[in-house]
Amino acid sequence: MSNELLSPAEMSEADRLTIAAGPTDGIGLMRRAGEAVAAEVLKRYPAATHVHVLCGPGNNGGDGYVVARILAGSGVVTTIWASGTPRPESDAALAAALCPLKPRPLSGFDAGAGSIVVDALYGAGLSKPLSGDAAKAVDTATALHLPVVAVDLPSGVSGAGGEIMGRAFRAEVTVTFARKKPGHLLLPGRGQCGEIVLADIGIGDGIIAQLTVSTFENGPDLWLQEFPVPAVDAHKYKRGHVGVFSGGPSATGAARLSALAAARSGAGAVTVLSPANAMQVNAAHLTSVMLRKADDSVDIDAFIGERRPSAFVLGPGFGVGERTRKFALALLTSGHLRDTSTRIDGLVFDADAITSFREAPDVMFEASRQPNAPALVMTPHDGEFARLFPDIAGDETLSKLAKARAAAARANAIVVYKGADTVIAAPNGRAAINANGAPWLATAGSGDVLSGIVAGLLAQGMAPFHAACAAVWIHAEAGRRFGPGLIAEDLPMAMVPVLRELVENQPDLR
Ligand SMILES: NC(=O)C1=CN([C@@H]2O[C@H](COP(=O)(O)OP(=O)(O)OC[C@H]3O[C@@H](n4cnc5c(N)ncnc54)[C@H](OP(=O)(O)O)[C@@H]3O)[C@@H](O)[C@H]2O)[C@@H](O)CC1
Ligand SMILES: [K+]
Repeated sequence: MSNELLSPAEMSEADRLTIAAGPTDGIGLMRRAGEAVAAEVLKRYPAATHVHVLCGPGNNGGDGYVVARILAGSGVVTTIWASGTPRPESDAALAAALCPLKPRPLSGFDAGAGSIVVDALYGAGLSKPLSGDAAKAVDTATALHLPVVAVDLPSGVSGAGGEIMGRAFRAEVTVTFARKKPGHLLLPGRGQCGEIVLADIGIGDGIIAQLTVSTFENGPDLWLQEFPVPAVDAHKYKRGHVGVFSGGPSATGAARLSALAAARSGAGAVTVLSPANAMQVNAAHLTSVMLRKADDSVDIDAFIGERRPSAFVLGPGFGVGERTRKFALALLTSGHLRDTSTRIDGLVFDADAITSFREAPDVMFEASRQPNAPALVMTPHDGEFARLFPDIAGDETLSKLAKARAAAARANAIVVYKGADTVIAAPNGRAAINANGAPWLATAGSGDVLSGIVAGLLAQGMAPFHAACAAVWIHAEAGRRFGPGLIAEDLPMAMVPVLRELVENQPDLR
């Protein structure tokens, strides 16, 4: 698997383990890193008149000295602008000593038209906001519209969380090593990286396997093995049954979008659970999706007992308030009433089901912590996240990744923290960052569809973390491929070619 995302600490551990295992040493890794960057510069900018390599005092700068040596040796006009000097006897000092070019101080950095910048100021070791000469260099490169090739990360972008510290370069290409880092995928960092090139510098898969990595780039590699494909003798109820709660007569559309998405994602049966006064409106719009009255917890219990649903969606269009809390708690506590044959595999709480607990989130968290509670997946956007986890949301020291993890642990739920850089986190600390989205997905009802896909996959027996990851990826992929003009109604149909490819690529079916 190469979808692991390494924190700066994990990357430095990978570095250490590789050197300890031999035969590659520190300068060997640095040489390969510099060679990979120089190769990208030569390949992408063959007409560059002048390459300016900005070198910091650490190993990121060390990579820069290697790049400068190779470019100069290839006949490219190259200037090094250095900030500080490498620590004596460090790998960076050795790389600087092997480079025949005399560095100029970064304070004087200037460049003419047609120049390229290689940003090797700070990478994994960024420890404070960019200021002084480094900040001025960012401004100069930006003002002159110079193409920037970043080494490992654009300087100023945190590798751990994607935050911009003070200022950051906006690169056309970022060459990183061994594995991507969370900061390459989380916003705003992702927007500063340009195209990301992953270079092999000799840190083997075996080394990565020795780390206990818990952060991944979301994609089929993470969950395809588990993706549900109906057996030859599939019966509709063996493919799972999803219940979706509808709002009142003037708020039924969200539930139907969710229901349709659950059906398209492969659930064998889907029922919209409607208040009595909205039955007619729902009936007028449903065909293959079933309809049943659910006005209170007695109705819910009867439905569970008779129809054995395996997953529910609560929230889209449902309304905020006491009734929503009651329904949510009835679902969360339904487990102890039943034997295992009628156990619910999972619940998806979205929108109003989240907001309804803003005054007393602990009531929900407590219920989801009970031993018989069904697995819970929550899908908050920024506003909903802040309602349920105000202290976590307001903690400026935490990245989106850290916030999602903290929320998942507190709520004992899979938290799908939505946005252009959706993070999916599990209570055990596993997390995935999604990067295949597109702005077309920011449209009314899009989240209702996502909830339905999660429930559809849960109902088919997919483990909750993987169900949530797969749903986010499929939803994003469908939206990205559809492109301009997308509305939420299009998404269930737009999923079909994506699902087809997943099924055709399923390892067991090949
Ligand atoms: N690990 C690996 O496998 C491999 C890693 N490799 C490369 O090493 C890079 C990591 O190197 P690194 O750890 O030396 O950190 P790096 O980014 O050079 O910065 C540290 C220096 O900068 C300083 N400093 C930081 N922020 C600052 C600021 N805002 N303003 C001013 N100063 C600031 C900081 O100062 P301090 O925090 O100590 O005060 C320290 O002196 C990695 O990104 C990759 O390119 C490759 O060679 C191949 C193998
Ligand atoms: K850099």
